[in-house]
Amino acid sequence: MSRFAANLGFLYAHKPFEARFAAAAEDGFKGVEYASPYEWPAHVLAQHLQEAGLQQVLINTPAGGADAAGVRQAWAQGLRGTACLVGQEKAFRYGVELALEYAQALACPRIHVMAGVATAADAGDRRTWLHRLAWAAEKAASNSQHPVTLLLEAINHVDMPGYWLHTQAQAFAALQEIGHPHLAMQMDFYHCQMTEGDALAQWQRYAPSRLVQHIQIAGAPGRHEPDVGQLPWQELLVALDEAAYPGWVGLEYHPQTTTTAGLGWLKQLHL
Ligand SMILES: O=C(O)C(=O)[C@@H](O)CO
Ligand SMILES: [Mg+2]
Repeated sequence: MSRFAANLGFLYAHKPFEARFAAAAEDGFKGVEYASPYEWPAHVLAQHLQEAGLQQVLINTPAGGADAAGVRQAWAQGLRGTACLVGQEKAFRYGVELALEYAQALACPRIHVMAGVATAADAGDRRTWLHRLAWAAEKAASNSQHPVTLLLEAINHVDMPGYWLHTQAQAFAALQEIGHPHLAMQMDFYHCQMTEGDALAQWQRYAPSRLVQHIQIAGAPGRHEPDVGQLPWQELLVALDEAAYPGWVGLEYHPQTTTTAGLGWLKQLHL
Protein backbone atom coordinates (compact mmCIF):
# COMPACT_ATOMS: atom_id res chain seq x y z
CA MET A 1 0.00 0.00 0.00
CA SER A 2 2.88 2.23 -0.89
CA ARG A 3 0.90 5.32 -1.87
CA PHE A 4 -2.09 5.10 0.48
CA ALA A 5 -1.79 6.98 3.77
CA ALA A 6 -3.95 6.38 6.82
CA ASN A 7 -5.51 9.56 8.20
CA LEU A 8 -5.14 9.04 11.95
CA GLY A 9 -7.69 11.74 12.74
CA PHE A 10 -10.38 9.63 11.07
CA LEU A 11 -9.19 5.99 11.05
CA TYR A 12 -8.69 3.79 14.13
CA ALA A 13 -10.82 6.29 16.01
CA HIS A 14 -11.75 3.73 18.68
CA LYS A 15 -8.08 3.57 19.75
CA PRO A 16 -6.13 6.21 21.68
CA PHE A 17 -4.29 8.45 19.24
CA GLU A 18 -0.87 7.13 20.25
CA ALA A 19 -1.96 3.54 19.43
CA ARG A 20 -3.13 4.41 15.92
CA PHE A 21 0.41 4.49 14.49
CA ALA A 22 1.04 0.81 15.26
CA ALA A 23 -2.47 -0.10 14.09
CA ALA A 24 -1.86 1.59 10.72
CA ALA A 25 1.51 -0.16 10.33
CA GLU A 26 -0.11 -3.54 11.16
CA ASP A 27 -2.62 -2.96 8.37
CA GLY A 28 0.24 -2.38 5.93
CA PHE A 29 0.32 1.41 5.68
CA LYS A 30 3.68 3.11 5.09
CA GLY A 31 2.43 6.68 5.44
CA VAL A 32 0.12 8.58 7.78
CA GLU A 33 -1.48 12.02 7.83
CA TYR A 34 -3.44 13.94 10.46
CA ALA A 35 -4.60 17.52 10.61
CA SER A 36 -3.44 18.55 14.04
CA PRO A 37 -0.16 17.42 15.59
CA TYR A 38 -0.16 20.38 17.98
CA GLU A 39 -1.60 18.58 21.03
CA TRP A 40 1.67 16.60 21.34
CA PRO A 41 5.33 17.61 21.43
CA ALA A 42 6.83 17.00 17.99
CA HIS A 43 9.53 14.68 19.34
CA VAL A 44 6.87 12.36 20.82
CA LEU A 45 5.14 12.09 17.43
CA ALA A 46 8.48 11.55 15.70
CA GLN A 47 9.12 8.66 18.08
CA HIS A 48 5.72 7.07 17.26
CA LEU A 49 6.49 7.36 13.55
CA GLN A 50 9.91 5.84 13.93
CA GLU A 51 8.72 2.94 16.10
CA ALA A 52 5.97 2.07 13.62
CA GLY A 53 8.19 2.57 10.55
CA LEU A 54 5.86 5.21 9.09
CA GLN A 55 6.31 8.42 7.13
CA GLN A 56 4.35 11.54 8.00
CA VAL A 57 2.99 12.71 4.64
CA LEU A 58 0.76 15.67 5.60
CA ILE A 59 -0.15 17.98 8.47
CA ASN A 60 -2.36 21.10 8.55
CA THR A 61 -1.66 24.57 9.79
CA PRO A 62 -3.43 25.16 13.12
CA ALA A 63 -7.14 25.96 13.02
CA GLY A 64 -6.34 29.27 14.74
CA GLY A 65 -4.71 30.84 17.78
CA ALA A 66 -1.77 33.18 18.18
CA ASP A 67 -0.07 31.22 20.97
CA ALA A 68 0.21 27.61 22.14
CA ALA A 69 -2.95 27.72 24.29
CA GLY A 70 -4.91 29.42 21.49
CA VAL A 71 -3.86 26.75 19.01
CA ARG A 72 -5.07 23.97 21.34
CA GLN A 73 -8.49 25.63 21.78
CA ALA A 74 -9.08 26.83 18.22
CA TRP A 75 -10.89 23.81 16.71
CA ALA A 76 -13.32 23.55 19.63
CA GLN A 77 -14.02 27.26 19.21
CA GLY A 78 -15.16 26.63 15.64
CA LEU A 79 -12.09 28.05 13.90
CA ARG A 80 -11.00 26.33 10.67
CA GLY A 81 -7.91 28.27 9.66
CA THR A 82 -7.02 31.93 9.36
CA ALA A 83 -5.49 32.53 5.91
CA CYS A 84 -8.37 34.58 4.48
CA LEU A 85 -9.49 36.29 7.72
CA VAL A 86 -8.47 39.95 7.78
CA GLY A 87 -8.30 40.23 11.57
CA GLN A 88 -6.09 37.15 11.99
CA GLU A 89 -2.68 38.30 10.72
CA LYS A 90 -0.84 37.43 13.95
CA ALA A 91 -2.50 34.02 14.27
CA PHE A 92 -1.82 33.25 10.60
CA ARG A 93 1.91 33.95 10.90
CA TYR A 94 2.20 32.15 14.23
CA GLY A 95 0.38 29.14 12.75
CA VAL A 96 2.54 28.92 9.64
CA GLU A 97 5.75 29.16 11.66
CA LEU A 98 4.54 26.50 14.11
CA ALA A 99 3.48 24.19 11.27
CA LEU A 100 6.88 24.57 9.61
CA GLU A 101 8.62 23.64 12.89
CA TYR A 102 6.45 20.52 13.22
CA ALA A 103 6.95 19.60 9.57
CA GLN A 104 10.70 19.71 10.00
CA ALA A 105 10.63 17.67 13.22
CA LEU A 106 8.36 15.05 11.60
CA ALA A 107 10.19 15.11 8.24
CA CYS A 108 6.82 15.95 6.68
CA PRO A 109 7.03 17.44 3.17
CA ARG A 110 3.50 18.92 2.91
CA ILE A 111 1.34 21.32 4.93
CA HIS A 112 -2.31 22.05 4.20
CA VAL A 113 -2.86 25.77 4.85
CA MET A 114 -6.40 26.10 6.17
CA ALA A 115 -8.24 29.09 4.71
CA GLY A 116 -10.86 29.83 7.38
CA VAL A 117 -14.61 30.12 7.77
CA ALA A 118 -16.20 33.41 6.84
CA THR A 119 -18.24 34.97 9.66
CA ALA A 120 -20.40 38.08 10.01
CA ALA A 121 -17.50 39.69 11.89
CA ASP A 122 -14.81 38.71 9.36
CA ALA A 123 -16.09 37.83 5.90
CA GLY A 124 -12.68 36.87 4.52
CA ASP A 125 -10.79 38.69 1.81
CA ARG A 126 -9.25 37.24 -1.35
CA ARG A 127 -6.39 39.74 -1.59
CA THR A 128 -5.44 39.05 2.02
CA TRP A 129 -5.57 35.31 1.33
CA LEU A 130 -3.32 35.56 -1.75
CA HIS A 131 -0.87 37.89 -0.05
CA ARG A 132 -0.55 35.61 2.98
CA LEU A 133 -0.15 32.49 0.86
CA ALA A 134 2.70 34.16 -1.02
CA TRP A 135 4.36 35.12 2.29
CA ALA A 136 3.94 31.59 3.66
CA ALA A 137 5.30 30.00 0.47
CA GLU A 138 8.45 32.10 0.76
CA LYS A 139 8.84 30.93 4.38
CA ALA A 140 8.31 27.31 3.33
CA ALA A 141 10.88 27.63 0.57
CA SER A 142 13.47 29.43 2.64
CA ASN A 143 14.31 26.57 5.00
CA SER A 144 17.13 25.00 3.04
CA GLN A 145 17.30 22.02 5.45
CA HIS A 146 13.64 21.11 5.02
CA PRO A 147 11.75 22.88 2.22
CA VAL A 148 8.01 22.19 2.34
CA THR A 149 5.13 22.43 -0.14
CA LEU A 150 2.03 24.26 1.05
CA LEU A 151 -1.32 22.96 -0.13
CA LEU A 152 -4.77 24.46 -0.75
CA GLU A 153 -7.78 22.18 -0.24
CA ALA A 154 -11.36 22.97 -1.25
CA ILE A 155 -13.80 21.78 1.46
CA ASN A 156 -17.54 21.35 0.90
CA HIS A 157 -20.17 23.48 2.63
CA VAL A 158 -22.23 20.57 3.93
CA ASP A 159 -19.40 19.42 6.20
CA MET A 160 -17.94 22.88 6.81
CA PRO A 161 -20.51 25.63 6.24
CA GLY A 162 -18.98 28.96 5.24
CA TYR A 163 -15.50 27.56 4.53
CA TRP A 164 -13.79 30.15 2.34
CA LEU A 165 -12.14 27.78 -0.13
CA HIS A 166 -14.82 25.41 -1.42
CA THR A 167 -14.22 24.87 -5.15
CA GLN A 168 -11.30 23.41 -7.08
CA ALA A 169 -11.51 26.39 -9.44
CA GLN A 170 -10.89 28.83 -6.56
CA ALA A 171 -7.78 26.91 -5.49
CA PHE A 172 -6.47 26.59 -9.03
CA ALA A 173 -6.99 30.29 -9.81
CA ALA A 174 -5.14 31.30 -6.63
CA LEU A 175 -2.21 29.02 -7.48
CA GLN A 176 -1.97 30.39 -10.99
CA GLU A 177 -2.14 33.97 -9.77
CA ILE A 178 0.56 33.52 -7.11
CA GLY A 179 2.67 31.17 -9.22
CA HIS A 180 4.96 29.99 -6.43
CA PRO A 181 6.72 26.60 -6.74
CA HIS A 182 6.07 25.83 -3.06
CA LEU A 183 2.28 26.16 -3.41
CA ALA A 184 0.13 23.34 -4.80
CA MET A 185 -3.31 21.78 -4.69
CA GLN A 186 -4.72 19.12 -2.34
CA MET A 187 -7.68 17.49 -4.06
CA ASP A 188 -10.04 15.69 -1.70
CA PHE A 189 -12.25 13.57 -3.94
CA TYR A 190 -14.96 13.47 -1.27
CA HIS A 191 -15.28 17.27 -1.15
CA CYS A 192 -15.01 17.40 -4.93
CA GLN A 193 -17.89 14.98 -5.34
CA MET A 194 -20.00 16.80 -2.75
CA THR A 195 -19.48 20.28 -4.22
CA GLU A 196 -18.86 19.85 -7.94
CA GLY A 197 -20.63 16.47 -8.30
CA ASP A 198 -18.02 14.89 -10.55
CA ALA A 199 -14.67 14.14 -8.97
CA LEU A 200 -13.40 12.30 -12.04
CA ALA A 201 -14.01 15.26 -14.36
CA GLN A 202 -12.39 17.58 -11.83
CA TRP A 203 -9.32 15.36 -11.62
CA GLN A 204 -9.07 15.23 -15.41
CA ARG A 205 -9.40 19.01 -15.58
CA TYR A 206 -6.57 19.77 -13.16
CA ALA A 207 -4.23 16.77 -13.53
CA PRO A 208 -2.38 18.14 -16.59
CA SER A 209 -1.22 21.17 -14.57
CA ARG A 210 0.72 18.80 -12.21
CA LEU A 211 -0.39 21.16 -9.45
CA VAL A 212 -2.29 18.44 -7.57
CA GLN A 213 0.28 17.17 -5.09
CA HIS A 214 -1.90 15.43 -2.54
CA ILE A 215 -5.16 13.47 -2.82
CA GLN A 216 -7.66 12.38 -0.19
CA ILE A 217 -10.52 9.94 -0.65
CA ALA A 218 -13.83 8.93 0.96
CA GLY A 219 -17.18 7.67 -0.29
CA ALA A 220 -19.77 10.32 -1.07
CA PRO A 221 -22.20 11.08 0.38
CA GLY A 222 -21.63 9.81 3.92
CA ARG A 223 -17.84 10.05 4.12
CA HIS A 224 -17.39 6.32 4.71
CA GLU A 225 -15.19 3.88 2.77
CA PRO A 226 -14.75 4.89 -0.90
CA ASP A 227 -16.87 1.94 -2.11
CA VAL A 228 -19.88 3.15 -0.10
CA GLY A 229 -21.86 5.71 -2.12
CA GLN A 230 -21.50 7.22 -5.58
CA LEU A 231 -17.81 8.12 -5.80
CA PRO A 232 -16.31 6.46 -8.93
CA TRP A 233 -13.35 5.35 -6.85
CA GLN A 234 -12.08 2.62 -9.16
CA GLU A 235 -12.11 4.93 -12.20
CA LEU A 236 -10.38 7.59 -10.11
CA LEU A 237 -7.57 5.26 -9.05
CA VAL A 238 -7.10 4.14 -12.67
CA ALA A 239 -7.02 7.80 -13.73
CA LEU A 240 -4.31 8.54 -11.13
CA ASP A 241 -2.22 5.72 -12.62
CA GLU A 242 -2.83 6.91 -16.17
CA ALA A 243 -1.65 10.38 -15.20
CA ALA A 244 1.37 8.89 -13.38
CA TYR A 245 0.32 10.78 -10.23
CA PRO A 246 3.39 10.47 -8.02
CA GLY A 247 1.87 11.48 -4.67
CA TRP A 248 -0.03 9.96 -1.77
CA VAL A 249 -3.73 9.21 -1.41
CA GLY A 250 -4.93 9.87 2.13
CA LEU A 251 -7.78 7.72 3.47
CA GLU A 252 -9.85 10.39 5.18
CA TYR A 253 -13.15 8.75 6.07
CA HIS A 254 -15.23 7.45 8.96
CA PRO A 255 -15.22 3.63 8.72
CA GLN A 256 -18.67 2.08 8.79
CA THR A 257 -17.55 -0.55 11.32
CA THR A 258 -13.85 -0.86 12.11
CA THR A 259 -10.99 0.51 10.03
CA THR A 260 -9.44 -2.89 9.41
CA ALA A 261 -12.74 -4.54 8.47
CA GLY A 262 -13.43 -1.71 6.03
CA LEU A 263 -10.17 -2.02 4.07
CA GLY A 264 -11.60 -4.63 1.66
CA TRP A 265 -11.83 -2.08 -1.19
CA LEU A 266 -8.09 -1.44 -0.85
CA LYS A 267 -7.02 -5.07 -0.37
CA GLN A 268 -8.80 -6.05 -3.59
CA LEU A 269 -6.35 -3.83 -5.46
CA HIS A 270 -3.58 -6.32 -4.51
CA LEU A 271 -1.03 -3.64 -3.71
O1 LIG B 1 -11.68 18.07 6.21
C1 LIG B 1 -10.85 17.73 5.37
O2 LIG B 1 -11.18 17.22 4.31
C2 LIG B 1 -9.42 17.88 5.61
O3 LIG B 1 -8.64 17.45 4.82
C3 LIG B 1 -8.93 18.51 6.83
O4 LIG B 1 -7.57 18.80 6.69
C4 LIG B 1 -9.60 19.73 7.29
O5 LIG B 1 -9.66 19.60 8.65
MG1 LIG C 1 -9.59 16.47 3.18
